[in-house]
Amino acid sequence: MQKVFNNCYDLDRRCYEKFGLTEDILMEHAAEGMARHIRDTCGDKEQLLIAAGPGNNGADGITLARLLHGDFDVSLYLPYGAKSAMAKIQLERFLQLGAEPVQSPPLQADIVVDTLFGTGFAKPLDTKGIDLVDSFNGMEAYKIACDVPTGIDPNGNPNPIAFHADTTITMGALKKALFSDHAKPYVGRIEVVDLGISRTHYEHHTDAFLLTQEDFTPPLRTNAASHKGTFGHLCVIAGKKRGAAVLCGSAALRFGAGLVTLISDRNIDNLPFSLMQSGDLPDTTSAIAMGMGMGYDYDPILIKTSIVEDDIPILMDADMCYVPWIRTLLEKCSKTVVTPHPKEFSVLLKTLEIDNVTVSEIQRDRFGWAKRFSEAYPKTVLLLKGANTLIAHEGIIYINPLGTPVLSQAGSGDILSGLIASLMAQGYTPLNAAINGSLAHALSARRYKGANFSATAEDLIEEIRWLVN
Ligand SMILES: NC(=O)C1=CN([C@@H]2O[C@H](COP(=O)(O)OP(=O)(O)OC[C@H]3O[C@@H](n4cnc5c(N)ncnc54)[C@H](OP(=O)(O)O)[C@@H]3O)[C@@H](O)[C@H]2O)[C@@H](O)CC1
Ligand SMILES: [K+]
Repeated sequence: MQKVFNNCYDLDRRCYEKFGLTEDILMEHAAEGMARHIRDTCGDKEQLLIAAGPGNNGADGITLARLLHGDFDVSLYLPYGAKSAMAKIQLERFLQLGAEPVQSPPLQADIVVDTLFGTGFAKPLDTKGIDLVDSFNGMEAYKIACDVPTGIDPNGNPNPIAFHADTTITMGALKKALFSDHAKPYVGRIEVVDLGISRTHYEHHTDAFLLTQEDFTPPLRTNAASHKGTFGHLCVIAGKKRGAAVLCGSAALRFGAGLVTLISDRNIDNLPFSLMQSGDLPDTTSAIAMGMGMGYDYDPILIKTSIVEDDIPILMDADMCYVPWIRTLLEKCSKTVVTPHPKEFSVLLKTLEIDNVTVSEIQRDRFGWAKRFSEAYPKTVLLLKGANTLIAHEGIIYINPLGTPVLSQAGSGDILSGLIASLMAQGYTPLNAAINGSLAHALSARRYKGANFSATAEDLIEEIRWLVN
């Protein structure tokens, strides 16, 4: 897990005060990090265009121009001049080389480094900025963004357009803006550069963490004296669209639940032999999944009562966001996970009378809305689906950036529910179940070898088999 911050201003200040480092030292390391990346990735003498803005993001770029001048064919372009104190100092140092900034950017370059605006990007790009970013995006070059791609605002939204980076080299620590759904197509690969001290010392308290593959803890079976009851009994409520419950149950079984029963008041035909069915909740139930294909008018009164009385761990997806009695379950049960996509989340916020917001308002501030929900329902784990899935619990947000377009597929959400509920049935805490289910989902998609448009829900369930190989 890596820490993620709103921005690094407080961390930079702490560096000056606690470690006696100066802005100049930090900036030299920031630029040296970019120079190292360029020397390691690109050949000598290549044409390098550095577009530098008026503030300290631009100052990083001017510093980079000094570091690489002589080894690369450097064009430093300053469309807004150099305004911050550090930008002026760095420009003075650059001029001491006998070099000059160019008056207009070259039409082509091998490498384009965007150091126009970083964390101080505070208003929409003007026409000059839009045209510039647009022309860089159209160039066939290796594109590097310094700290944050220009145009990405502090909430991670392109305003109104943004630099399309192959690599973002971000300074000191990861920033939330890089992990919004809207920023995902712009940031490319993300690298963090240390600023004169290691991240361990640089980073401080935060409320957000980035999940990595190393965080995945699958339900490996280590007890040789086990039986099927050792690994829990998941019950999936099968409502109107039974296929959704079947996919959920099949994924749960594949991910290690010892027993999976579909609960229905009618017989379900053609059920896979490994899934059981029942009209009532068995006594051995160790977790419940409900909402997938359930319908909005389904009201399993007896099941609701048992869930609350026995405090059974429960995962709620899809249609559960529409039913007012979700509130009772969220308030009375201690182990709950909800897994809405943005539209369902908008409905859920309304159902719970938290707020009335549109899907696009949610997408423009996913971190903010996830945190608001989590503070209103601290016992519940929220998993907000998206290009970068957010998992929120007690005001802390965990980001899963590993999802791919392979997952944009019918049935994918039912599988995710099955993976999480499977782990809940096996005794994982709701938070660990959400984290590991979400990682398993993304890692299965990454394992899939077919064309990225071709995976079916069954293909994804198949990939779960190989997750630890
Ligand atoms: N502090 C440190 O120790 C370290 C800092 N580091 C680096 O500093 C960066 C942050 O620097 P920063 O705070 O100067 O902000 P930055 O992104 O350069 O923008 C501010 C300037 O842009 C202007 N401006 C803003 N939006 C605009 C727009 N739409 N259109 C036009 N103008 C616009 C704004 O003008 P103003 O709004 O003030 O009129 C101001 O002049 C950070 O991302 C990292 O790269 C690293 O080197 C590590 C050490
Ligand atoms: K930038």
